[in-house]
Amino acid sequence: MIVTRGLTKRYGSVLAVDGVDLNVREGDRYGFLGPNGSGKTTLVRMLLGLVYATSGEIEVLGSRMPRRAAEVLPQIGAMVEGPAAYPHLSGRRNLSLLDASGPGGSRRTRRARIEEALVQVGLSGIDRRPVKAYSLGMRQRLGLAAALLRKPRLLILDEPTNGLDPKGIREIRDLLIALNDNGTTVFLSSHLLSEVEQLCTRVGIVDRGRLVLEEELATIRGRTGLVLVQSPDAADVVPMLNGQLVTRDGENLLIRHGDPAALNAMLVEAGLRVASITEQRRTLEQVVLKVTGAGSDRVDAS
Ligand SMILES: Nc1ncnc2c1ncn2[C@@H]1O[C@H](COP(=O)(O)OP(=O)(O)OP(=O)(O)O)[C@@H](O)[C@H]1O
Repeated sequence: MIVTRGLTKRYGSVLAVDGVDLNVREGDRYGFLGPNGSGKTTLVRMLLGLVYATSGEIEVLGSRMPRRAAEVLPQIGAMVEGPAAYPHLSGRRNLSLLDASGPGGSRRTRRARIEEALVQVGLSGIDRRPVKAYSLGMRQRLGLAAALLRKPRLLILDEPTNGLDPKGIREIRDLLIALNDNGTTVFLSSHLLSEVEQLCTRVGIVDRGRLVLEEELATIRGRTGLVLVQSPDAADVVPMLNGQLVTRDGENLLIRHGDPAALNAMLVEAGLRVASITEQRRTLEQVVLKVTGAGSDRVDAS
């Protein structure tokens, strides 16, 4: 759906995007994750033909960008940082103008499509107030509605939950999952680990312009080989562990073991009570911290 090869963008001496090979597949919910200033917005803008690459290639929906922008852009829905709207016009009027300005949106179905998009993003009740009176979260929802107007095959969203409260973030996440279930590929950039971890199926991690990891989330969150057991009989459990105990904190035992079910069966068979048993998986945070350096917005004394 999105393929880049050696994609590079230089602003003077700043290498904003550095030789990125991205591969977003059909059906992915792809999280493009990186600290502030790591080049996410620049890359998203290049995908959409809003910024020209210094070098490298981009294919979106199988066509070269920006050369085939006229053919590609009507098939995708996009929202880049700070969605633009005419501030003195209402949300509906903005969507109507936007719809009228692009190809492919029939005038006959315009009103119905606008209403559907507004319902999807939770703005169906908006009145005639101008967009300048909207909260940041409402603007963000309006931007998303604009991206959804043409029922796109691919959604490209730059920090889509910026300015939303936790409930709003949850609503947008549920919406993106529902759209994806119906066949829309979702690519979003974010600096929020939790957002990506809860929404995405695949993750690309960018650090100082370079793609340092691209992987299925399920693989990233792989097993650690550790099992956390909580047992009121912890003292009696310890001698049974053949040195596999890593740490003990009261009733909580961290045990090196590859098979939690077998461990559980062994303890229960020995008459020891197991209050809970959990296989430890790597968190996305652990992986990100391992593959990225200090954020570029850090300013340390040298
Ligand atoms: N138009 C520009 N002119 C010069 N430098 C730029 C320009 N746009 C971005 N940069 C620089 O390129 C680097 C990457 O910026 P970019 O906005 O793409 O990062 P980002 O990951 O989207 O960050 P954020 O999450 O803060 O938006 C930064 O060092 C930034 O200062």
